[in-house]
Amino acid sequence: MANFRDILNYFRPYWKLSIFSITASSLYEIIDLVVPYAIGQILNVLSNQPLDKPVQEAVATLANLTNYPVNKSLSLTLLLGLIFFVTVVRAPTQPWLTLWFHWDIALRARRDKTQTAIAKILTLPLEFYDENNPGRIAGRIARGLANHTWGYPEIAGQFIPKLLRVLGIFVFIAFIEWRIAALFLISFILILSFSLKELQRLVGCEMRLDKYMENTESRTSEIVTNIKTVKAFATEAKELERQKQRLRRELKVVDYRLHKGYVKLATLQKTVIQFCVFMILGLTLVSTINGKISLGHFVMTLTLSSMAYSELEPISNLAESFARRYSSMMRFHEFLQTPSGIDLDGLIFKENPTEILYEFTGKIEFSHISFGYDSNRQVLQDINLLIEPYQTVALVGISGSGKSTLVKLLLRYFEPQTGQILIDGEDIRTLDVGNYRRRLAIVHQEVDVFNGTILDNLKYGRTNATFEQVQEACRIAKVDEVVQHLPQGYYTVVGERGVRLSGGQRQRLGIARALLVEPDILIFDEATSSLDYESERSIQLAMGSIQGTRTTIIIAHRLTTVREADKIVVLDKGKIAEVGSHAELLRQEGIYHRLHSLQETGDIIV
Ligand SMILES: Nc1ncnc2c1ncn2[C@@H]1O[C@H](COP(=O)(O)OP(=O)(O)OP(=O)(O)O)[C@@H](O)[C@H]1O
Repeated sequence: MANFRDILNYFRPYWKLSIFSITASSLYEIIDLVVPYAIGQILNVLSNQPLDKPVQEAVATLANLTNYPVNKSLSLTLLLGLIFFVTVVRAPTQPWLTLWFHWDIALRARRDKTQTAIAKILTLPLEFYDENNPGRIAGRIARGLANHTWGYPEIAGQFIPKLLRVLGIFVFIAFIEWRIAALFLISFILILSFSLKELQRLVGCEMRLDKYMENTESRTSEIVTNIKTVKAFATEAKELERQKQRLRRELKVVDYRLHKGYVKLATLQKTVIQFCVFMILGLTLVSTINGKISLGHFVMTLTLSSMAYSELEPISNLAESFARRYSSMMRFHEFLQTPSGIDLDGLIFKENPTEILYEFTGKIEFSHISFGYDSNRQVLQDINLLIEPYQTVALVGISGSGKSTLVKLLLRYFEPQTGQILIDGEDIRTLDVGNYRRRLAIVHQEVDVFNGTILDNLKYGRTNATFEQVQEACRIAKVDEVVQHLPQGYYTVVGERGVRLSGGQRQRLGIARALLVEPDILIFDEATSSLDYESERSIQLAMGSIQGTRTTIIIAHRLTTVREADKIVVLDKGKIAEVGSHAELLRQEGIYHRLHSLQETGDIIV
């Protein structure tokens, strides 16, 4: 669970600079108090009342230094000089010693924490992405970072210095008349403690609002991702209505709970403040009439106390703004604290990330593997399977039988609950996950294409590959046939704004990309969508040329593609039901035979 300390830790790397800039800002705020003090003393000079002792001494010192007699002009010169110094001379230095550093810290922290968030995105386990969609994650990160960035200058540059300024005013007034200072202090503590209590309640509401906003954003992102389905089913009106309901719910929280809460708070603060200002006026007037304080002190006390009370409004506005930001900040830290599982940060902060540590022959042994995504339901049960080096093994079975899950365990996306997977006799859990995964390559059903050229996409896993190596991989995967029809060949831009590739072309690109990294084990998750005959045929040819060059695992949906496999493994309800070659399994007349017959008649795609 994230807490306030996480916000402090966010800015911890800059603590020295932070203390310096907060101190500078506070000093500037306190130095400002010299002005009403000097004006009070000027009033005393003009009305022939005695000056305060320290001012008298300063005037005497100035007279000594300049050989001028102590008189009204000298006193006024000194006091005006003081005002000039704390206003005009101070002005050009203040923004550089305060504003500059506050924003510098906020922006630097933003850069660093954006990096941390990206590193987190890269190292979170896949299951996190099963539960959270891109819109939700992006929204949470963006709002968290923005609120830290905007919140820091408010707190460091305004809230703390203003509080210290109020404290300075209290000290000033206490020197003049302790009764006024006591009233001032009591009213201040009352207002602040009431405001803080109310704000605490409002933070709870803000948290709820933040969750609602995340849900809306998440659905909007889903609509964008699944826009084809939305249009195909003509559910635009339904989606809009659902989002409207969410937005209405958000407004209800914002308007009726939050906004009302803030307005109530402001009303109370204003009333109490005005009452206190009036009380101080009365008390100061009585003290002046009784001769306890001079006319100058009367003006100064009134000016200072109205300065202090006028600071209360910005102080409570800043506290309110922090309360509004707090929940987004917390949700950002909760995201950063999500456990990374085995995909530790070490995976991305390697000194030499392309270094190849392992080379395998490709012998894989699944030994008594059992696994379930949640503890109540086993997806794989006691799997025992030996894959020899350079063998091509096909995993078949009806949808949901556990084929992809077995591969996910091999890739270490998940850990089996029991059993172990050995590669060349070594338990894969003992290997460095990044270096291990680099020796495997997978071609997914839906091949991801990044926005860039075909060449960039091909070299994604091995950026230093030569053009000849790329061409060789493309020849095997039959990508060369695709490329020669593209306007700029390998330099044609694909992805967001470029050429659209068909399902078959993407798969071939995926195979070439995988081959280019020269993996010891190649995994091919065959597309379930029906590819056109030519694409299917060229992928089969590509697979044929790879056979025997490395260990290959095919998650097969079309049984025509697995006839040539050295071994066919039939999974049924998470268990291995049959193992053998195409001919052997047909002879057994079991599940494989049945699936084969159904596919022959075109009734089923597994
Ligand atoms: N991330 C997940 N969280 C929870 N359950 C999951 C997850 N992924 C898969 N499953 C469940 O595990 C079971 C096996 O799924 P798996 O994807 O391994 O089957 P498959 O044989 O590869 O299916 P298909 O041929 O449709 O891809 C299914 O019942 C599925 O609902």
